[in-house]
This record gives sequence, C-alpha cells and structure tokens, in this order.
Amino acid sequence: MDVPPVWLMRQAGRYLPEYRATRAEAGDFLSLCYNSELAAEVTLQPIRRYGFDAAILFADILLLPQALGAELWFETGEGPRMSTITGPEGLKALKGKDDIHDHMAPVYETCRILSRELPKETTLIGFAGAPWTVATYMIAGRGTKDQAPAHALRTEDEATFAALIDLLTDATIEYLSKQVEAGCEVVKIFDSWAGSLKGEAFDKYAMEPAKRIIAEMKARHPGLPCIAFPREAGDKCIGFARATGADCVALDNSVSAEWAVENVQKDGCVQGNMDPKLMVTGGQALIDETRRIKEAFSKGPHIFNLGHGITPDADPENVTVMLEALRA
Ligand SMILES: Cc1c2[nH]c(c1CCC(=O)O)Cc1[nH]c(c(CCC(=O)O)c1C)Cc1[nH]c(c(CCC(=O)O)c1C)Cc1[nH]c(c(C)c1CCC(=O)O)C2
Repeated sequence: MDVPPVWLMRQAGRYLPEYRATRAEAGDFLSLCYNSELAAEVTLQPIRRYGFDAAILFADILLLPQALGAELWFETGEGPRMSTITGPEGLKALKGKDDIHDHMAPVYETCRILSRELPKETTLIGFAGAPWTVATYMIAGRGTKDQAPAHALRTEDEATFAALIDLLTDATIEYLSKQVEAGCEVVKIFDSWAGSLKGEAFDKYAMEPAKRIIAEMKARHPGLPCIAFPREAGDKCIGFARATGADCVALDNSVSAEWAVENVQKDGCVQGNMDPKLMVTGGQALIDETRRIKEAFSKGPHIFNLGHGITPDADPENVTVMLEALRA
C-alpha cells in the first residue's frame, strides 16, 4: 500500500515544548504571528522533529480582519476577541481589499524565509479563513458555539452581511495571491463553521465565496492546488470539489472514512480525518486507527491528517507513533 503524504493541522502549536519556548520569546501569540523570523522558526519545528511532507505557514485566520482595520486580541485561556460589526457603519469603517499589504508584510516575509529554509521535498501551504468563518468572528467579536450573531445579521440585514462576505472574499484573494508570490505552493481555505450554514445559505455563503476565491487564484496562478475545509458540512461535502473547483476536500472526523470514500473521494483528493483525541490518548487505538484510515482511503488520492487541529494536551510522542504506523 502506498504511504500517503501527511501533515497535521496546528502541527506548530502548544503541544510542542519548543513552540512554547519560542512563543514566550515572542511575548504573545499575535507578536509571534507578526515576527517573521520566529513565525518561520515555529513553522519549521514540527518539520525538523517529524519530517512531515508539508509545512503550513504560521499565522492565523483572524489576521486578515485585523489588516482590514478590526481590533483583535487574545484573552489568555479563552480565545480571540475582536471589535464587532453590527450594521452598515461597522462595515464602512473597514479598509479596502488592497489596503491590507503593509499590515501583512511580516506574514509575506515569513513565507519567503520558509521557501528558502524548508527542505525541497516539503510543500509550503499558505492559508486563509473562509469568508463565512472569518465573518462569524468579526460580527460576534469572539468565537461562538452556534454563530448566532452572524446568522442574525444574515437574516436581519442581509445587504450588510453580503457586502462583508464580498469584501472578505476579495481581500482573501489579494492576501492568498501575495502568499503564493512569496513562495507558498498550495493554499488552504479554512471554513471551520461551514456546518452551521444550511440549505441555500450554504450555497451562497460557503460554496460561492470558495468558488470565487479558487477560480481567481487559479486564473492568477495556473496549476495552484487549492484545499477547501468545509468543516462539519456533512452531506454538503458531496460535490463540493466540483462545485468550487477545489483540488482537495479536507474532512473533519464527523464523517466516516467509508462514507467519504464513496461520496467525496470519488471526485478527487481528500484530506483527513483522524480524531485529534487519539493524539492525546495514544496506545494501540492510535495505531489501529491510523492503519484503518490509511487503508480505507488507499484506492484514491489521500493526504493523511486529523479531522481538526492537534490540541495542546496531545503527547508529542504520539505523533511519532502515528507516523511509524502510517509509514510502515
Ligand atoms: C477558527 C480558526 C482560528 N484560527 C484558525 C482557525 C481555523 C481552523 C480551526 O478551526 O482551528 C486557523 C489557524 N490558526 C493557526 C494556524 C496555523 C497553521 C497550523 O498550524 O495549522 C491556522 C491555520 C495558529 C494558531 N491559532 C491559535 C493558536 C494557539 C495560540 C497560542 O496560544 O499559542 C495557534 C497555534 C489561536 C486561535 N486562533 C483562532 C482561535 C479560535 C484560537 C484560540 C483557540 C486556541 O487557543 O487553540 C481562530
């Protein structure tokens, strides 16, 4: 059986002691994101330790709204906090799609350092949040369980909501294009809250923006591979690649590998989808599940990954155990 390429979402992160040391040197998470040398260093750490096939740029999906003028900070132990957009005035106060690049210059510099320093065989992945997911944070000012404030704006003032999605779509294209010009070889669009859009709203606000971003990225950068991650979209993953032009659909662990083979992998490459908890609990279950997922997806194109990011309580040794089981 062929060994699939492998990398992990959040592979640079708090479960690694060397990440925690570099983050302490930077001061805090956002300072780390904007310190090109240190952001490149934490991107490289899991590559040195594990030899993953891909490195993902170290940054965050919420840097883009910050570049557009939103306030952003992280509350220790809680997560991101932002200024809120509740109506047309909030939207009007934002900058234009082309006004983000001075703010993002350190991120582009991180890409340039990485494209010099990564081993030739390691693919550099750039990324952005999908417009819907980024909008949920900009509207609520924080992470929410059910994205209720964003759904409320969508139904109560759809003109403002749709204009925000359009701005984010356009700005994401400019942002990702610069990442590619600076050396990223693949781009990934994270739609972490895609699952809370239903029916026509999913088509309009998850599928359409992804389609527009991917079409423009491919027009500007012919042949650029694009990964889409419509997290917890379930049945909506069926046909998602064809509808959006994505070359690969990243799967969360709410769908079974067997279901995904029949319904999603038949159209092209899939990425995923081991439960991140196994990186905490380890043991024989981790080895068995690694082999089971590898085997299940072995008849078609597959990139091994988790269904969501590796968590801070993961044991770094379990990553080695997984890699040995996968590469055996
Ligand atoms: C929703 C979202 C965010 N950021 C991201 C998403 C989409 C994917 C997902 O669903 O996880 C994406 C992201 N965030 C980060 C990356 C870097 C690349 C990677 O290693 O995958 C990527 C691709 C670094 C990060 N982004 C964050 C960390 C932890 C920062 C730290 O305290 O050191 C990292 C490594 C912080 C962050 N950033 C965000 C939240 C909600 C949090 C707090 C939760 C947490 O602490 O884990 C917003």
